[in-house]
Amino acid sequence: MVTVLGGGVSGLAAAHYLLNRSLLPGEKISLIEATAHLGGWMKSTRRPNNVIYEQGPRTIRPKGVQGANTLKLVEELGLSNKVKPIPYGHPATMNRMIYVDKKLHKLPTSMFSLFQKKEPFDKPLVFAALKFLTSPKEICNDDTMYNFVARRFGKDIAEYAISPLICGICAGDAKEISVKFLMRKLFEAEQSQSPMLKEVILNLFAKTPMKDYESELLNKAKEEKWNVYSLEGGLELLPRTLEESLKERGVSIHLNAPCTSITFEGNGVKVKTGRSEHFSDHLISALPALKLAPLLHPQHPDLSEELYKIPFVTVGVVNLTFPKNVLREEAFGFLVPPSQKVPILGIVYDSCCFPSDCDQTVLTVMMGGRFMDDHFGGKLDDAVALQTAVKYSKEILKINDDPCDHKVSILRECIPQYVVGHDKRLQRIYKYIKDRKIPLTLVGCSYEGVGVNDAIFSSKRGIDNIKLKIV
Ligand SMILES: Cc1cc2nc3c(=O)[nH]c(=O)nc-3n(C[C@H](O)[C@H](O)[C@H](O)COP(=O)(O)OP(=O)(O)OC[C@H]3O[C@@H](n4cnc5c(N)ncnc54)[C@H](O)[C@@H]3O)c2cc1C
Ligand SMILES: C=Cc1c2[nH]c(c1C)Cc1[nH]c(c(CCC(=O)O)c1C)Cc1[nH]c(c(C)c1CCC(=O)O)Cc1[nH]c(c(C)c1C=C)C2
Repeated sequence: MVTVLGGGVSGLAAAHYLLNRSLLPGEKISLIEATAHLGGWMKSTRRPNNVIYEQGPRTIRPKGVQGANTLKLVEELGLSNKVKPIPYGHPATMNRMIYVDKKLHKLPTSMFSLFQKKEPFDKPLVFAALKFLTSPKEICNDDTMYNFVARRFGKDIAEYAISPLICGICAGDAKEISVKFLMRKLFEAEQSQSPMLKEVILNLFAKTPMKDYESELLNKAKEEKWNVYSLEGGLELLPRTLEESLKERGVSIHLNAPCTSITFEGNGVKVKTGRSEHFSDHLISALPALKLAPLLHPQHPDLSEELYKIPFVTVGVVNLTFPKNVLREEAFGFLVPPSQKVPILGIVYDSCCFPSDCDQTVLTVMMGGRFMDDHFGGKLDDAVALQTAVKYSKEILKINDDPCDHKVSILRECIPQYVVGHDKRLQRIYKYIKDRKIPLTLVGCSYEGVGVNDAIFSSKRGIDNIKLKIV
């Protein structure tokens, strides 16, 4: 028997991979979810006029092993014809902007633009590349994204490119997030003894073997040069289809069943919810680290402490519809560097990414994250979020109309922050579990990547590494 804790996309994917490896028949897998809804943060709502609001993730990248793995899952679930790709060259892939000094600026997307001086940067960006290759190294175990980039590329790149990028991926502060979150290879090249240039070139051309992750859909994505994609009706179709498939294959799914205790006993594990008890040989936790921590505390306080130290932030998400086309420029959206002291993190132009039949403008405004206290004193409620979203979208995008529809979601503690020291913490966590032979596998977005691809890939790897004696 195996128990999977958490019915977000990583828990659902873990159960799918367990079945695929034929380790167990469906009847021997229990999936336990606290809420009435599977999919975790993946939530898509259809509004009047067929507008789709994404409350959580909206696009997935097909790139890399993780991207290929998700495409393979999408194909296995029979969803290939539901994919809505955005190819390279589409305005939503070319135009990513930042809001600085009360103006929107396009981030460079072509080689040519690297040689031009563009506001708000004080030199053409090619100078940053030269600085990168010639700056002296600083030996350390880890560093913040901001320090590393300021040191090797220049302060304005750290301020206007990296700080907003970190907001646009984890709603975090580049002055706290580990350089290994996005630039592990560059950082390791800096720290190694060999000359920087050689290391960088070797790293750029190093390819991860893709043999196990090939699919027709991956070939199509390559041929058609997809940059990102969604699914018809929104990304929630992925967890919905996983749910149906798992039910068909016999997995017992327990909804409204928050896990209240975990006890490892003998060679197995006992999981209690308010209503039931589940005994199994192995436990897969697809819970956010902060939710798993208290459950492990009674038996494993040190492990629990390490898990608690992975911080999470809350994000306010406001979906807005304006009755006509009110955008002056097509783009993916824009991000706001924290230095601008504007109380939003950024706005996604959903109706540019995925146009609908009617001439409406759909936007998603995000706010809070690591900067929640600075702007909202920790008191962001629906009314404040809506008011902030309407005020700043109208002001920045120079919109005169009022929105004709909206939805507000305050996503409490939704994104983990991989702060300096995160990778050492992970090593200690994995070692603790391995040394004590605890029948526990950790999957989900708390550990080795915060995106949908990473969450699903963590489940694939976690299940590949389980050695179950029982069938
Ligand atoms: C605003 C926002 C925008 C995002 N945008 C993107 C994007 O564009 N692209 C992208 O790739 N990624 C994006 N992400 C990240 C993506 O949403 C996550 O990577 C992914 O949803 C994580 O899934 P998960 O299963 O690991 O965790 P979760 O979705 O957090 O699932 C965990 C599950 O565990 C359940 N649970 C909690 N406690 C218990 C308990 N005690 N007992 C039982 N069950 C419990 C929860 O109810 C939940 O269903 C975004 C995230 C947010 C918040
Ligand atoms: C402003 C807040 C946020 C926006 N999106 C997210 C937050 C917190 C969350 C998020 N966005 C992406 C990922 C996945 C990363 C991955 O590993 O694939 C997550 C967790 C995708 C993404 N969105 C933007 C970028 C640059 C990326 C990275 C990958 C890619 O190139 O697609 C840009 C962006 N995000 C937001 C806005 C307003 C924005 C604007 C340009 C919202």
